[in-house]
Amino acid sequence: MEDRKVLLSVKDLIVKFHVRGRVLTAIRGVSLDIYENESIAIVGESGSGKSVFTKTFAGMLDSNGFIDNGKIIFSDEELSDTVVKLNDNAKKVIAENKKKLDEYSRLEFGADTYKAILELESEKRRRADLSKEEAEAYEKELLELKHERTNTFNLKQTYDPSKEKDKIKEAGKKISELDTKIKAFEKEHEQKVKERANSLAHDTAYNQEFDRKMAELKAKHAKEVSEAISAETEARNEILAKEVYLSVGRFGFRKRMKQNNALLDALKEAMKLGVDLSDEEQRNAVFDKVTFRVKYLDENSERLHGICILNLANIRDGRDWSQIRGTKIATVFQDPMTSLNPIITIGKQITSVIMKHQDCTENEARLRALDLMDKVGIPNPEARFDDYPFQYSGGMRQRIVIAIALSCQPKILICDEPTTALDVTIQAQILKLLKDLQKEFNYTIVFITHDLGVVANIADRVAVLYAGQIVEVGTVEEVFYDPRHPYTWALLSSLPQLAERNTTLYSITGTPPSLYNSIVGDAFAPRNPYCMKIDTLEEPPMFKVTDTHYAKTWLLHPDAPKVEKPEGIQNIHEKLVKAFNI
Ligand SMILES: Nc1ncnc2c1ncn2[C@@H]1O[C@H](COP(=O)(O)OP(=O)(O)OP(=O)(O)O)[C@@H](O)[C@H]1O
Repeated sequence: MEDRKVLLSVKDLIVKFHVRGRVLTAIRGVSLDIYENESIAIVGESGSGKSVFTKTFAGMLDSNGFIDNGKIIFSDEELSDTVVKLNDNAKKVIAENKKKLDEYSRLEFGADTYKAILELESEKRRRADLSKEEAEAYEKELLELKHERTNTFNLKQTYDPSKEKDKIKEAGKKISELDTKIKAFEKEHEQKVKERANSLAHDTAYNQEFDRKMAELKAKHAKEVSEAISAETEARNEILAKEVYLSVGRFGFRKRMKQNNALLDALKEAMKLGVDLSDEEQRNAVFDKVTFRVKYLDENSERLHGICILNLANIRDGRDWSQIRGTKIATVFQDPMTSLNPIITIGKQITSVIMKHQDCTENEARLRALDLMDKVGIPNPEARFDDYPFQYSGGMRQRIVIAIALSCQPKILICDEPTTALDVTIQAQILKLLKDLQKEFNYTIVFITHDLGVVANIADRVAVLYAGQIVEVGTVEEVFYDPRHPYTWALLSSLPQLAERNTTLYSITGTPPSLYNSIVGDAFAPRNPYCMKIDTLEEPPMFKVTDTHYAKTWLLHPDAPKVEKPEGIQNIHEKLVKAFNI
């Protein structure tokens, strides 16, 4: 597995949603490498974040969702290979970029002093203002009050005016009390802020000392940044200037120049702060603030050539998504009717997707569509081409959705519970189809399911998600035969296929934590029969079991007591072979 190419690398991903004035954290620091041509299953209970995780890299995050942190690097050669023409205008812009970068580079000599100036200023601001804790406590309490008001108001709307007058009156009274409380609370806060600022303005001794220190630092900085830069820095800037131009090359003239200047500003800021621009990671991060970095590779007299570091977490231009969503990363959802238009014929729906993304005539698209229909197992495609979705069975409709998803030859096919709505026999056929077509189309399957039974049939690897975090990841054999996380134990124990006859089926007690609050310790602790004190205090790291197997549980700490897995999943090898043939 390790020598396979990483196609998608997710690092420290945090995804949040705005929900009626509150923030829900659905993905909490997920890192995962997905390899070319593999089949990986993401499993977990409802609400664990399976769909949000995949939607984030498929460019389908709901509009109230946002990426709060993290990187999603997509290594697709076709998209990444970048060439821009080296005409007179390009040469002129690059030369100007280089000149500016050389000028900014002198700021690197004064970085430490500049940071000291910033620190001095922020210390003064801190004195004049409330502390971070005070400000956070205020925001939190205000939000709680506002939330209580909204809830009371919503509740009031549900009462029947003809029968529940008293309740309406009582709710109305509570709302006006809350309004008064909110106003008073805001006023008190305003007053406190004013007083803090006032007292600093009158602190003469402090202000004199501040001015003295600031003048000293500024003089030192001015001296430092007047030095001449080295030949090495000039050479680095030469490449940087070209990378800036390469990185903005895909935009039209106006946007290109705007982004070119924005990148120069970002680099200037980075130099001021002493960011090490020779370090690849740090250089990527600076470019990421504006646009994808295109790393310089080589050039000839006519063109510059580079490779784009595609960070999907950083897509700001909707047009960039259109080159990826549905084309490079396609999704098959649970209910085929949500993906198909009921009033357009099947043939038209496939050909329109082909024509949208590929340069071909209607006739060519028809031939390709028929071929795809044949490949996904539609008998007699010619005869079914002009049928409407309702004339197809559920399984056949899902085959059509797969055909549409494959029409652009995606690199990644996300299958979001694609067989849950189908009966068991059809389910097995669709899984087999997805596996068989993978050999021909060479895509990577990311399979979302809450059913570990399905995983055994489709995946090479499994990632177990719990409350927005990956708690265990490994090959199917590792996770099934040698599971290490108590949550995986619970999932396996509740598999009906492994249950002994005449025994009650195990079910996980309790519910996952609320994703609105921050979670202290191990998120699974309250439901974990093996919970230790440390689980309630500190979040466990990912412990390595083998090169391919990791689990996020304190039970893997060398000092942890040895515990026995639940009885039902001890020696499950034989049961698994019997149930799933793995
Ligand atoms: N648009 C949204 N706004 C607010 N919260 C959302 C939104 N989309 C998802 N969530 C929340 O994010 C969390 C993860 O949801 P997600 O759909 O990824 O779960 P899942 O593991 O796929 O579960 P299921 O199998 O039920 O779909 C849930 O708490 C869900 O309520």
